[in-house]
Amino acid sequence: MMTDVVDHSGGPTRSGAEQPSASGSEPATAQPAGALTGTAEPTAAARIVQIRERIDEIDNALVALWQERAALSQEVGATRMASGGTRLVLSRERDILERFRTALGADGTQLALLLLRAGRGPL
Ligand SMILES: C=C(O[C@@H]1C=C(C(=O)O)C=C[C@H]1O)C(=O)O
Repeated sequence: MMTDVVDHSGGPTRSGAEQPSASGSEPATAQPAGALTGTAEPTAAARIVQIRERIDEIDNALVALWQERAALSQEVGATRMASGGTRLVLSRERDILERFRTALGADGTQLALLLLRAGRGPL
């Protein structure tokens, strides 16, 4: 796994210095050949650009699904509490955790924990 180019900022936005210029495709500051894709070899660079387009599509879909899931989960909780029920149903959460662990292993468990947290908000 490549670990040499990682943004650790964790925030929802990037700093202005990393943004493309207003003109569009040119970076704000001069970059050495291969800096954007990580290689100066043109065929590899073109393929990386192509793959990144799909990665960006997938990431956008993941964000949208994440937000939809959180909203639905919050609606279930509100509906249940308004009817005198519990905020959480731990047996259901265990089933979800197990489904993700079966599909993705230990990372699946962590992902499911984050999904469940996004849906319930702060306890
Ligand atoms: C959404 C629900 O409510 C809570 C949130 C869950 C979730 O985000 O998947 C699962 C179980 C409940 O603790 C539900 O019961 O389905």
